Amino acid sequence: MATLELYTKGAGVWVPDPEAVWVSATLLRDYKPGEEQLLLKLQNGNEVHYLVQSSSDLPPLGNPDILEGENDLTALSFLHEPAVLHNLRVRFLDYSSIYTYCGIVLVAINPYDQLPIYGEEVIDAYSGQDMADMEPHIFSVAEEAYRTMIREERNQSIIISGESGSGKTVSAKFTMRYFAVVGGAAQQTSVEERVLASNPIMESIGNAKTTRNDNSSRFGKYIEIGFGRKGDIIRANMRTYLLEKSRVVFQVGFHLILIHVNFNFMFFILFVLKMHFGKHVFNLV
Ligand SMILES: Nc1ncnc2c1ncn2[C@@H]1O[C@H](COP(=O)(O)OP(=O)(O)OP(=O)(O)O)[C@@H](O)[C@H]1O
Repeated sequence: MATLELYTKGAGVWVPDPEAVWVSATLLRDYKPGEEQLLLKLQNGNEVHYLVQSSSDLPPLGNPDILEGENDLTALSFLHEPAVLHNLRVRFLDYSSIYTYCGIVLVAINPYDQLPIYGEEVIDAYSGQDMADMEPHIFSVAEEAYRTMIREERNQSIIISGESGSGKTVSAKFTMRYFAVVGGAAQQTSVEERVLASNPIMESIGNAKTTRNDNSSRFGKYIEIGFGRKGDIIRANMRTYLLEKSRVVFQVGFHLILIHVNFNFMFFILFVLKMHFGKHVFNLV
């Protein structure tokens, strides 16, 4: 929580805006405890009086310019909703970066565009590197999990969550691809290829078009990937759960028939990739 002494002339703050959600503003004079308004200059040049009935009404403080576009949200001096949204926006628009760390969590923005950041040369660049030394990327999370599994001989799990259409399925596919490339495949047809090849079948049964995603998974997936002692992929197993049964219209034997309709339904889907190493069972979160 920011202290009152920081609300001095020239300090940056964020004020709620009905259209832009938050807009930045600058204090035109010092705030003294007990005062009932702040004099602000908005980014469009307008001067406004901002009502402050108590110190809890003070607007969130802006971060120093030097922290603009930080690749780890935990490095920000002030961490609140406008600071997070602004930083993600700056990284997306000015740095063309869809990924940002928040400690060990990776925040991803769906670019809805094919970006040239998933090639084998990028996988090679992330392979063997420390997460902290590399720009945020889904590959840095995969690498961290993979190395920790090898080093500590413990299962690792990666949890991918987000709202419908945010890119969870795509992220899970890139993660599996990373493991396949850095670990190598034990058989001629890689396990990754076979897991990915099973997707159209799973999706034909469990996916539907919604207002948020043309190909929305209406079920969760739990994918286990087994690794050999050399770190190569030797097996994979996929379990499904939380199928959206409201779409089932009738049942024939063991086949569930689903209707594919436009349906605006918020559904939280969780993908868990679990990695097994040798005989041991490991969890990668
Ligand atoms: N990293 C990415 N790069 C390019 N396009 C992406 C990326 N992530 C997602 N997309 C696009 O967004 C669409 C929706 O992504 P995806 O199906 O992974 O969402 P989801 O979170 O799994 O959604 P749901 O929960 O509805 O199944 C994809 O079909 C793809 O077009």
